[in-house]
Amino acid sequence: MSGELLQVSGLSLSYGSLRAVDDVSFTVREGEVVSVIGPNGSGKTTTINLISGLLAPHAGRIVFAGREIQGHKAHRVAKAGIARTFQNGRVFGNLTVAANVEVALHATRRASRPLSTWSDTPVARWAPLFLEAVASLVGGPRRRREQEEVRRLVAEQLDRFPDRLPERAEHSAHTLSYANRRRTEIARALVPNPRLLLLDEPTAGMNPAETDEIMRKLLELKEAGQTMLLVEHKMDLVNAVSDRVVVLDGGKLLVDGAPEVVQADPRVIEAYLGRRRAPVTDD
Ligand SMILES: Nc1ncnc2c1ncn2[C@@H]1O[C@H](COP(=O)(O)OP(=O)(O)OP(=O)(O)O)[C@@H](O)[C@H]1O
Repeated sequence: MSGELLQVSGLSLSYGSLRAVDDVSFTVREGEVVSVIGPNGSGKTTTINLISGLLAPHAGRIVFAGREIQGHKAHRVAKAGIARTFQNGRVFGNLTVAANVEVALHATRRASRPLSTWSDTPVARWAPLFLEAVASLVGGPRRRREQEEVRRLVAEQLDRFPDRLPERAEHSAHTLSYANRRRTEIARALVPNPRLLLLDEPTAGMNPAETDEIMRKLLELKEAGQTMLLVEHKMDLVNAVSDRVVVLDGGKLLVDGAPEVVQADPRVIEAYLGRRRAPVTDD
C-alpha cells in the first residue's frame, strides 16, 4: 500500500478566543481522495488555508512528502507540490483564460525566471524582475523551447473542459461565466502537476448538471492517481469520489472514516442537525 503523503497533527488556529481549528489530526495517503465535511463555520476552509500556506498555524505540524511545511508561505507550499482552488473561484479578471492557467507554471519554470529565488530578499527583489524582462526580450532557444512547452501544458489543461475552455483561451477571464471561472481555476491548479490537489467547494454555486460534470472530472483525476483533499457540502459528490471522509465540528475533528460509516455515525447526524447548538429554551 502507498504511503502517507500528508500528515496533519495537532493543527490549531484561533481568531481571538474562537478556536477555528482545534487540535485537528488526519492523514492523506498517496492516491487517496479525502473529503473534509462539516457544518458551516466548522473550520474546513481554515484547514485548507493552513495546509496551503495562506495561514500559519498557532500549533501543530503539517508534514508533506516527509517534510514539515507548517508556516511556509503559499508560494513555497506550491513549489513543494500542493495546488489549490478557492471557494469563490479566484481568477485574474484582466488576464486571458490561458494566461490565468499559465500563471501557475511560473513557480516551477527555471529558464523564464532563473533568479526567482531572490524574490524573498527585499533589496534584491527588483533586480531579477529587471533581468528577466531583458531575457524575455532577448529570447534564446532554451527560452523558446520552454515557451512552447508552456503553451502545450496550458492547452492540455484547457482540453480537460473541451466544450468550455479551449475556445475561450484568449478571452479575458472577467468575461467568463461563474462555472467557467471555476473550471479555469481547476485547470490552473492542475497545470504544475501537483502531488496534492486541494479543492475548496469546487461545485459551490453550480447547478446539478455542472456539479455532475465536476464530479466526473474528479473521478477521472482519481482514476489517474491524483491525490486530493476536498472540502464539499454536496454529499452525493463526497460519497462518489471519497475514499475517506474527515468530519469537523466547531473546529474539532469529530469522525474520520469511510463515507458510508461516517454518514451513519450518530455524532455526525447530530452535528448536522445542530442539536448541540440549538438554543436552550427550558431546563
Ligand atoms: N478572518 C477571520 N476572522 C475571524 N474569524 C474567522 C475568520 N475566518 C474564519 N473565521 C471563523 O472561523 C470559523 C471557521 O471558519 P471556516 O471558514 O474555516 O469554516 P468552514 O467550515 O469553511 O465554513 P463554510 O462551510 O461556511 O465555508 C468560523 O466561525 C468563522 O466565522
